[in-house]
Formats: sequence, structure tokens, C-alpha cells
Amino acid sequence: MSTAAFPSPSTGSPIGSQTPSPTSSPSAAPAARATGLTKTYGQGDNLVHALRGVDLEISRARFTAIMGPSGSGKSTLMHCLAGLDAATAGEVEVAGRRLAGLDDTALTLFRREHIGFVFQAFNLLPMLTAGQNILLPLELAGRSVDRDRYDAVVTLLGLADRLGHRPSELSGGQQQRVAIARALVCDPDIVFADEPTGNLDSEASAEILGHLRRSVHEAGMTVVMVTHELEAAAYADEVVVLHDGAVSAHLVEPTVDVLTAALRRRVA
Ligand SMILES: Nc1ncnc2c1ncn2[C@@H]1O[C@H](COP(=O)(O)OP(=O)(O)OP(=O)(O)O)[C@@H](O)[C@H]1O
Repeated sequence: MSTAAFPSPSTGSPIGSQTPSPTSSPSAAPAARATGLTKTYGQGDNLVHALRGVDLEISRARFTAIMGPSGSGKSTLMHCLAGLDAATAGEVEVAGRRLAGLDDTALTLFRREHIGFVFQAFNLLPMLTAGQNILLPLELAGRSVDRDRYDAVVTLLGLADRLGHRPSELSGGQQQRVAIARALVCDPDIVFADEPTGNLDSEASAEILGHLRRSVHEAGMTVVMVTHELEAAAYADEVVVLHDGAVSAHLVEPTVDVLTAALRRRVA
């Protein structure tokens, strides 16, 4: 298969190899950075500390999972990193740009240009074919279609023979592959995947996680995935573990055993 339209991963490595720790390639600027990221909801007796001063760097061309128990702040962290929610205090920088400096319109344009999203519920338009769904964000943004990139993305996701099908004619796994292709075709600096396997059986989940890995290791994308499934997090190069709104561990290529132990541990 051809991935000629993709750049070489700058810090990624082929599937199955031992990826070096990000500390061994200090030259690459992070795809995203949170500094002292704090988010509270409500006030008074109803005050909730969803994020308590999170410092975090998301490495480029790596597959990072964010995991932690229910209520630990995973979705809040992802929403703040992706500019979908404003922090109460602290900073978020994506692709070198401080999000706090952008007004709503600029933020919308920035997200459209630099950030891709994959959701648990696929969010495909039912009346459009797979091919039309993949191209929709580019068309909405008035951007021209890079046919080489489109072909490379479709090939990477194994969708070449499904492009004329509507979502109702596709399996859940195939629909999620279309959603991933839709995110990748825009060539974003970072893709956020929110529980991307939450609606899939174990076989389709493994397939989707494999595709996300290949998007990183073969196509040089940066993927951040929120999950509470250990098996899903084990596909990632790095796993950020949250407890009570704080990062309790940032692990590189953890085994399921290491992850299990990190999940049990709480912040001291
Ligand atoms: N809009 C909101 N208003 C009030 N509290 C909120 C709001 N959104 C989240 N919270 C609270 O913030 C904390 C973190 O929530 P968050 O959804 O980020 O956790 P999570 O780790 O993603 O949980 P889950 O795995 O259950 O989705 C929780 O205590 C939650 O109840």
C-alpha cells in the first residue's frame, strides 16, 4: 500500500519496535502543552475541582492515551486541550499557539485548521456516502482536496471499497474508520479521540486501535485518546493517568500490569 502522501513520522517508529522515550528526542516541540491547567465547575457547596493544576506535554507523532477512573477529569482535560472548553486558570498551547489568546471565532477556525476529532458515536451524516463524509470538513472549510492525501488516508484505513456506502450500510468498525479518515484528511496537528471504541465489540475495537496506531506510526499523526479501558490504553505509546483531576503517572509503553498498578495508585 502507498503512504507516499504522508510525511515521515518525526518521532514515531514502526509498529512492533521499541519506541524510544520522548526524552531521547528533545528537539521536537510538543503537539500540545498544558501548564497549571485548572478547571472548576459550580461554586460554593457545589464547587467541583475537575482539574487541579495539570502540567502535561503531548509528544508529536505519538499515540497518547488519557485514562483514569470515572470522574478523574479525562473528558475535561481533553476538552480544554482541544479548545472546546475554557480553563479556569492555567494555559493550553496547541501547535505552538496559546488558546487563551483566541476569541470564539478564531478558536473555531483554529480547531478547524489544526485539530481533528473522533467521537464514540462516529457522528457521520447518514445521507452522505463514506467518501462524502470524509471530505465534508474540507468542503465546509472551503479548503481544496489534496487527492494524494485523500487516497493515502483511504488506503491507510482500508476504505477504498467502501467509499460509495452510506453509514447505515457499514459496520460500526467501518463507520469509525470513516470518522478517523475524516479527521486525518485535513492533516491536523493533533487528533483527539474520545472513547473511540466505546460503541464497538472487542474485535472491531482492536481493529480501530490498530488503525489509530498506524495513523501515528505510518502517517506521522499525533493522536490523543481518552479511554477507561486498559486494553485500549495498552495500544498507546504513552499513557497519562489521572486521579482526582491531577496527573498521577505519565508512562511510556506501559504493560497492562504496569497500567493496572498505576490506576490503583492515587496521587500522594
Ligand atoms: N458541566 C459540568 N458541571 C459540573 N461538574 C462537572 C461538569 N463536567 C464535569 N464535571 C465534574 O468534573 C469532574 C470530572 O469530570 P470528567 O467528565 O472530566 O471526568 P471523566 O474522567 O471524563 O469521567 P468519565 O470517565 O465518567 O467520563 C467530575 O466530578 C464531574 O462530575
